[in-house]
Amino acid sequence: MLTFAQAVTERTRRLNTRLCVGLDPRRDTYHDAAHLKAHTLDVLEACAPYAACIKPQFAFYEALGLEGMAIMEEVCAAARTLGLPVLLDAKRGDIGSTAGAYARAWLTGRHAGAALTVNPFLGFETLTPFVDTAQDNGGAVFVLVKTSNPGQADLQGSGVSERVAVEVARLNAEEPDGEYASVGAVVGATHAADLATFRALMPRALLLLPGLGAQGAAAADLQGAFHEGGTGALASASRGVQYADGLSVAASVGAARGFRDELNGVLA
Ligand SMILES: O=C(O)c1cc(=O)[nH]c(=O)n1[C@@H]1O[C@H](COP(=O)(O)O)[C@@H](O)[C@H]1O
Repeated sequence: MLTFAQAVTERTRRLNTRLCVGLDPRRDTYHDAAHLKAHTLDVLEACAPYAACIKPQFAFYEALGLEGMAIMEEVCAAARTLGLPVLLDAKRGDIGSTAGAYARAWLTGRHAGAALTVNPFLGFETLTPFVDTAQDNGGAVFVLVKTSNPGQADLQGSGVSERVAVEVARLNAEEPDGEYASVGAVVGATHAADLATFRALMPRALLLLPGLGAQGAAAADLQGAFHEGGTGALASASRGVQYADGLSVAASVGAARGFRDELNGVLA
C-alpha cells in the first residue's frame, strides 16, 4: 500500500492535479442531514478526477452530532473506494498520552493511510505520538505552521512559525530519501510572500495550502510552495468548490477543474 505522501504524489503526477478538495458541508444549506450527505457524496464523486486528495473538516460533521460523524465516515469510505487519499482536518493536539489516543482514533484501523492536521501549541514532544502512529500506518500528519487567517500573527509571528517549520524538517530528516516524508505542514495560501521561505525550510514536507478561493488566495500566488516539476504542495479550497454556485454539482466540477488548470498554468 502506498503511504499518504506517495499516494498524493502519484495522483499529482498521473492526473496532473495539485488540488485538495475540502468537503465542509454547512447544515443550514440543506433540507436535512440526508440531503447534506447526498450532496457531499455527489460533489466528492464528481470532483474526484480533479483532486489529489480530499479534506473533510471535522467541525461541519461534528455539528450534526453522531449522525454527522457517521456521514463523515461514509465520505471517507467513499473516497477510499475512489482511490482518493483522505486528509482529516481535525487540528488535534494535547498532552502526549491524550495525543496517542487521538492518533489511534484517526490514523489507524479504517483510517490507516490517512493524514491528520495537528496543532503544535502544546510543544514539540506532543507531536511524537501522531508522527509515530502515522509512520507505523502509512499515514501522515500536517502540522500547523502558519495558518491562513489574519489573526495568526497574534501568536505565530516573531519567528514562531519558522521554529515550527524547523521542527517539521527535523522530524522528516530520518525518513527515506527521494520522497516526501510523513510530516507535512499547513501554510496558508494567503501568505504568498512567505511560501518560498517555508518551502526551503521544510524540503521534504508536503505543504497544505488552505485559503484558495473563499479566503482570497489565487493560484497565481502559490508558485513558491512547489518544487520544480510541480510537486510538494496541495492547494485547498472548500467553499469555493462545494458551493461554487449554490448546490450545483456541475458548478463544483467546473470550479475544481478551474482551480486545477489555474495551478497547472502557474507551474507550467
Ligand atoms: O488546516 C486547514 O485545512 C486550515 C488551516 C488554515 O490555516 N486555514 C484554513 O482555512 N484551514 C481549513 O481549510 C478550510 C478552508 O475553507 P474555505 O475557506 O471554504 O476554502 C476550512 O476547512 C478550514 O478549517
